[in-house]
Amino acid sequence: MANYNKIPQATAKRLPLYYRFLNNLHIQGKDRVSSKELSNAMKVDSATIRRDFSYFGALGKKGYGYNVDYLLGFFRKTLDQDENTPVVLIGVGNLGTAFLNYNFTKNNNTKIEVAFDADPSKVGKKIGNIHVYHVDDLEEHVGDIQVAILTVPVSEAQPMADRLVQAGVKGILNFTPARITVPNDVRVHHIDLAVELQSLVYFMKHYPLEDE
Ligand SMILES: NC(=O)c1ccc[n+]([C@@H]2O[C@H](COP(=O)([O-])OP(=O)(O)OC[C@H]3O[C@@H](n4cnc5c(N)ncnc54)[C@H](O)[C@@H]3O)[C@@H](O)[C@H]2O)c1
Repeated sequence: MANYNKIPQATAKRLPLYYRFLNNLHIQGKDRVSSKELSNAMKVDSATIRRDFSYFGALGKKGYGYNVDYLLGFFRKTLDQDENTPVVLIGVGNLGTAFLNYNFTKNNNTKIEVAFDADPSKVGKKIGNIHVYHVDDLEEHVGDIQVAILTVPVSEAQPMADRLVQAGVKGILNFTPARITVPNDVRVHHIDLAVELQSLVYFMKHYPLEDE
């Protein structure tokens, strides 16, 4: 099996996407897939897919394609799909409530285990079966959870990030527009929906896709 440490970051970033797509193929009962099919479905060019898959130790055969079960086994191991990763959510407003109801259970094992809000009218409630605690009690309930989703107002992003880091969190998925500062050993991924939308519109305008 390929050595995970050697996989370039750009390839590693596509792993969850590959995993989700191949899992769907598996559910449909497909046991093989070509790089062309993958490329069309995932909008990643087939040369990139072939190079990525060679890092995974998967060599496609001409006229056969890739073995779906082999790839799924590899992705499960590297993405720790066999292990549960508990997640904490801070800010049970519009966005946070939607995430609690969705809760990422469809294809993988990351799950929000506990949520916090500052609004007393939300505290004590269960949303999507997840208990909402007061943020004042964060340290008491966060336990050894290392991953956090931040869906608080922008002004609260940095103070909350500081507290999460203090409580032992090592990864933050930040949905607020704030650029938060954290120590070097903490990873932050920003998801800015406005930027994503602008970028989509820009690409539609300047790089129009053609029907094959
Ligand atoms: N709603 C969207 O579509 C959307 C899209 C992209 C980004 N965002 C960003 O995500 C964040 C949340 O957006 P929203 O629409 O859900 O806002 P919201 O106002 O509906 O929810 C924010 C929640 O955070 C709680 N809160 C405030 N201070 C807190 C604290 N210190 N600790 C814990 N909870 C606290 C509030 O009580 C509220 O329930 C914002 O920063 C927003 O800019 C929202």
